[in-house]
Amino acid sequence: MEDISNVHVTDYIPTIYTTPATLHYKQNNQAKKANIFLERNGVVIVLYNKTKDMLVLVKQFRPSVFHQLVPEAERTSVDTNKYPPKQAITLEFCAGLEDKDAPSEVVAQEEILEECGYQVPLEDLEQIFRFCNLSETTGARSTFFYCEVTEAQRVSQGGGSVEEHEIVEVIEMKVEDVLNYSRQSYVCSPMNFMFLFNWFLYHKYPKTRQIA
Ligand SMILES: Nc1ncnc2c1ncn2[C@@H]1O[C@H](COP(=O)(O)OP(=O)(O)O[C@H]2O[C@H](CO)[C@@H](O)[C@H](O)[C@H]2O)[C@@H](O)[C@H]1O
Repeated sequence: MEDISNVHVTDYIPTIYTTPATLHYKQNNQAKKANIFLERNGVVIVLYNKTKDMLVLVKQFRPSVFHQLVPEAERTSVDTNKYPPKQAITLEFCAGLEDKDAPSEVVAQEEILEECGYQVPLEDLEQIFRFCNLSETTGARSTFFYCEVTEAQRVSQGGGSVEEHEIVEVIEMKVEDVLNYSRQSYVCSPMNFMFLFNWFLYHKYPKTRQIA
């Protein structure tokens, strides 16, 4: 996963994932415009292995995090000795984009299988909230689920979609270890990681009081 080379930044090349646009509007009769990114909605799943009493998380290299580490003047050709790519490997809950015309539950079910290797029935997915990601540039929506699994539901190693050449490492962590991880001065995880972990501690984890 850390074998990243030939890193350089170019102008934007359109793909199916994001579309930059300028949105024009009038507010109180004043013409305004905003630069936005049209992005797909997504799902994120807090996955808890009851058999092992562990949270199932994923690690992956995130190009956007890496990009942020490198000063603008050095992005034409990035020195990966100076800026080690492993610094951009994030720890996240299982997640994915809603890239097909299917309910969020179905997308979540597929991501759990693809990334983490567990086959779960749809009725085991508990929708916990749905949020607007909301920054000035995106208003895409995330739907969050909670799902408990057992070892018997593990049908593969996970690791991500082969067709998409996805490279995902499945990491199972004791809740205490996630708590220690989340107390570092810099947490290399998306912001939703913290609120989902806290939600889990508060609402689901039976031993919350013992580890607080
Ligand atoms: N911008 C992009 N440019 C090029 N290729 C891309 C891309 N976005 C996705 N891909 C490709 O699509 C593959 C599959 O993506 P997934 O649907 O599994 O979402 P991911 O886990 O990246 O999280 C995604 O969905 C979750 C839930 O919304 C978000 O939190 C997270 O930021 C988001 O990447 C990736 O491995 C990559 O190859």
